Amino acid sequence: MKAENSNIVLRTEGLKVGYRKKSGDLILASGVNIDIKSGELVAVIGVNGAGKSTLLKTLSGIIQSVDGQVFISGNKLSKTEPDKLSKHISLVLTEQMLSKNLSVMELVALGRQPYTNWIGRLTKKDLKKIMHALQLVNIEDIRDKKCHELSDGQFQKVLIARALAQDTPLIILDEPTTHLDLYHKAYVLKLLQQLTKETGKAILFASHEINLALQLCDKLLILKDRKALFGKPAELIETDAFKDLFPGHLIHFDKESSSFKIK
Ligand SMILES: Nc1ncnc2c1ncn2[C@@H]1O[C@H](COP(=O)(O)OP(=O)(O)OP(=O)(O)O)[C@@H](O)[C@H]1O
Repeated sequence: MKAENSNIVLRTEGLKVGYRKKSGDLILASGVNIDIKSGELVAVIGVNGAGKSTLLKTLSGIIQSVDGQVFISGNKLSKTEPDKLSKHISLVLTEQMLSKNLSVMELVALGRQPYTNWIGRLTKKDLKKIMHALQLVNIEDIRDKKCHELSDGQFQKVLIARALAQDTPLIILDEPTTHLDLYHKAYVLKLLQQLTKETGKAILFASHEINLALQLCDKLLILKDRKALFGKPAELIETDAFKDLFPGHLIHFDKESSSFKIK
């Protein structure tokens, strides 16, 4: 790999995302060509059903692409063993079945699974990583609480801490701000932005918070009309990428304020 590309943690080439079906393939996005570097915060946006979750699952190897390639830190995703992959990508999915009976500390410790031995014994290094993750998201004070005692906002921070404890170059989150109020939506996305800059990790997340993403992200991936538009917020605004994202009779994109407005 060329030296100038050595900090690319995720790259796709002609990726086609969707579901193969006997009755005919469902193609959600074609020609997805993206590259995400260390320290970048990137949001995937698009209307309900555009394929955001499907894309994230494809990028993390949960489902197969219909066509094209995904490269994780320069290695083909299709050729990467699951145990190696878990040292490159941490995933925070909305439908994850996690026991809320665990304490905060126990749940964050699950992030160390790719590194622990078969009985899951934590070493000093694991404990250090766990404590550091708790510190980074500022939840040391609730470390002994049970997860079912937490608010949605606190629980989201715990999931982010678990991903940080996994200590991978790339973190992928599906809708990390669902169920949060406006303050906590902004808080969590700002936290993700800070984490990319402090830790050098790349963070990719799907979100409906387009106005916030426009202010906080280094790059955006817009899924629209089965195509993928990728670039810096200013570039995408300049090329009118947001123009027809929603039916125009109700919402329009105001270029001057770089935000969506209700008509
Ligand atoms: N396992 C599956 N098999 C076939 N089709 C699926 C499957 N999962 C999702 N779909 C379809 O793929 C399309 C995109 O779904 P997806 O969940 O990726 O969209 P999304 O952009 O994340 O939506 P939302 O914003 O509502 O969460 C939808 O039409 C959905 O019905």
